[in-house]
Amino acid sequence: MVALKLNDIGARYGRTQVFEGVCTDWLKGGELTALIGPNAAGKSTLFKRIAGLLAGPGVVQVEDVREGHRPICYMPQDTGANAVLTVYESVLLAAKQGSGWRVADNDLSEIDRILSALRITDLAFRDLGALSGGQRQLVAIAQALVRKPEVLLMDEPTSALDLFRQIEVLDFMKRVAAAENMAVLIALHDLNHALRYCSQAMVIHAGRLVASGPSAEVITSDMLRTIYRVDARIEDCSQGRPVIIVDGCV
Ligand SMILES: Nc1ncnc2c1ncn2[C@@H]1O[C@H](COP(=O)(O)OP(=O)(O)OP(=O)(O)O)[C@@H](O)[C@H]1O
Repeated sequence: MVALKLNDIGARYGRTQVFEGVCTDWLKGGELTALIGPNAAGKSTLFKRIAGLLAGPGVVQVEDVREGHRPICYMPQDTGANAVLTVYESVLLAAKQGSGWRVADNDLSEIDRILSALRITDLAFRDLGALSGGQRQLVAIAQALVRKPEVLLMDEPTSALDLFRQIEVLDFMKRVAAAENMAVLIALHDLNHALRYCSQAMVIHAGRLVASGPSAEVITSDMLRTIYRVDARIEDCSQGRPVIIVDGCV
């Protein structure tokens, strides 16, 4: 099973240090890990550093990558599309990128399967540029999944989705991670989603990874107060799940 470990990694833009000294234990495939932190904390930058899109100190280790799979795929926050492609062409392009351009039957059936699982088959022959923000976000998820990554970094993948789609996508990603033994890191602002769908959470703040571990141990009223400057209680709902109830700003 794939495993990812961050060893003392850092990143900067020019002279501005975004974070440094980020270390983790082995993050295993099969589960969702939430990457949380306030605006501008460095979540996207950490993803770019892990994906190798930004250079910096430290080492990103990925072990046990299976043949035919990509080690790491980064799904950016901004899914704006300028390309003049249909949805189907864009997903096919993502599937074939870096692996030769011969298209086999199973490439096409895999695309059909993923579009159907995300319930966007009806968009297949629409132009990317003519989609809504939420539709583009669903296509970006399809483009990421068709690449068969072992480690998938999803930057706020549900930010443009309605509530039904948010839940559907996070449920789906949880099942995909378990079925494919994929390690999925998801940057999230909705901390109730992080509590509900992600078994692990990592908090980035003021240039450091300040906490990591089981979500229910990381997302506490203390953390919400000190990092998010919000007064909140975490209580079990009638179904026994922990839920954040916000009382106000600190
Ligand atoms: N290309 C860039 N050049 C210079 N500074 C950048 C660049 N991209 C991001 N930054 C800065 O790096 C810091 C971290 O940004 P980043 O996008 O990683 O934060 P984030 O946690 O993903 O934020 P948000 O929750 O608002 O999306 C911010 O101060 C931001 O202004």
